[in-house]
Amino acid sequence: MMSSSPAVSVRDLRVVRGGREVLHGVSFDVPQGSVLGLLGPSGCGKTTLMRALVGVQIVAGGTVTVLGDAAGSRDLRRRVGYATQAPAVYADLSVAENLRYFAAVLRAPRSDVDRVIDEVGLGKYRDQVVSTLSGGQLSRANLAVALLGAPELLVLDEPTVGLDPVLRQELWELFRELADRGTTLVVSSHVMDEAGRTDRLLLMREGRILADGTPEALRTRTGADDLEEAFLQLITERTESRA
Ligand SMILES: Nc1ncnc2c1ncn2[C@@H]1O[C@H](COP(=O)(O)OP(=O)(O)OP(=O)(O)O)[C@@H](O)[C@H]1O
Repeated sequence: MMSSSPAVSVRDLRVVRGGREVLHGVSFDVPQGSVLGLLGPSGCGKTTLMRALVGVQIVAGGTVTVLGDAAGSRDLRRRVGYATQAPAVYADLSVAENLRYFAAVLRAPRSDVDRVIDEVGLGKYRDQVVSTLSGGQLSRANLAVALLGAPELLVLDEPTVGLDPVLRQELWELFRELADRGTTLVVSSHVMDEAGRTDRLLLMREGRILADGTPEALRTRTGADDLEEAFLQLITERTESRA
């Protein structure tokens, strides 16, 4: 469901990491109940931007407003779910034990444990110890933690890495269902075919937004058939305009 005030509003965000500016004045909005895809080459600043959205990144300038509050505000803790690329689950606990533990920490209802296990398709593995899961199962267990408490904003850093095409499709269907129920999602990916499943795309390069629009608008703007080609074309345009 779309609403007039955006779930996320970022203005002129600048971030310095390791003494170097890695985000150079980024601005964008994410409407409520939509899926924003964050795409761009390795090192372009996707993770840094996501860290700023969840309020764990020191920022050098600009504003990040999430669900009406400054990113990182105490009140946002249970309203925002974040899945990092590095799994945050405990290796020596089972999937269900991990989720019961995190549900208690987040004060999410106990019934959420079964719901999120089901949503990420880990029913068969619920009692398996995390250290024995496959890479794809592990990343789904990590994603399940972010779904606990049904947060209004989900920030997911490359949630489909290491998953086969069928599982990737299932997860994107889940993201769509969540958005249809009003959840806002910010999802990063390296995979261009996933970009077509988003409502809006931010194409990033070297700490800047190269393009911000619907997948369709990006294809039209560049005249490219697929998004990979559109992205390459935008990079060429930008490089030529700087030359
Ligand atoms: N802890 C850090 N200290 C110094 N520089 C960092 C740190 N973390 C990231 N950077 C730098 O910040 C820039 C953006 O990194 P970031 O992790 O946000 O990129 P990314 O787009 O998420 O990359 P990937 O797709 O590979 O995960 C990179 O140049 C990276 O080298």
